Amino acid sequence: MKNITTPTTTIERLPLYYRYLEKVNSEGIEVISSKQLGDGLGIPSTQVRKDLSYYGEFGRRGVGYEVDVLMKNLKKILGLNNNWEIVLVGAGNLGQALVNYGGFKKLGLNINYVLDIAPDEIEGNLDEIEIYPMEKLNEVIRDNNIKIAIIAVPAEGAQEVANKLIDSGVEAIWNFAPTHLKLPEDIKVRDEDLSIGLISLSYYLSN
Ligand SMILES: NC(=O)c1ccc[n+]([C@@H]2O[C@H](COP(=O)([O-])OP(=O)(O)OC[C@H]3O[C@@H](n4cnc5c(N)ncnc54)[C@H](O)[C@@H]3O)[C@@H](O)[C@H]2O)c1
Repeated sequence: MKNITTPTTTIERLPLYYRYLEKVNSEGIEVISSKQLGDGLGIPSTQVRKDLSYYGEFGRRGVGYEVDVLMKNLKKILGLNNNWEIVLVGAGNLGQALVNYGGFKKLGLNINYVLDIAPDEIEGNLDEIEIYPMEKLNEVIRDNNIKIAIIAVPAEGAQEVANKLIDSGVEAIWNFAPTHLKLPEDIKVRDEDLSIGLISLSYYLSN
């Protein structure tokens, strides 16, 4: 697999390809061309071919890609075969929404462990999942060999939470707190800010 120099933009399109293939697969489509795949996602077919070529020769000229074969390969490339156990810190409004979203589990991304600074005060609909106090963080992460964590706590507490996660063995963080985390270089961090999308729409309507 020659993904060492794969551009980030390509890596970020892979989940889109995977999701679209899942959709066409469920519709019984067995073969798809790069044009059909690109058209479905608003991506030029040349880009689709280039993106996939970083990982091997999956298609046949003039025929296209076998949907199940490409899906299987992308699943492996994306690491979704790992069936990740994921920890979430901060069981408030956002945390609960993430835990309750069924789409992650279907992808093998299991948010099965939730921690909060005040587990007894949590109101909402996380009835079927235990909320651990922060004192259990190290134990939960080590016992379950957890490598991926989600931070959904207020910005003030996020850095400290991140430090504890890393000290316990976490290697990748999906951070929803609106703050820049200072972390070792080998830790993968993905900052998420939904407001950017909405603000950009406001910008376009205002200019
Ligand atoms: N990125 C986005 O698009 C987006 C969208 C919504 C919210 N947010 C951010 O996500 C975070 C959570 O938002 P919310 O609306 O769910 O807040 P919330 O107040 O409903 O929930 C926060 C939860 O974190 C817990 N908590 C606080 N400090 C903690 C700590 N140090 N350790 C462990 N748990 C702690 C609280 O007990 C609470 O249960 C905030 O930082 C918010 O700004 C981001």
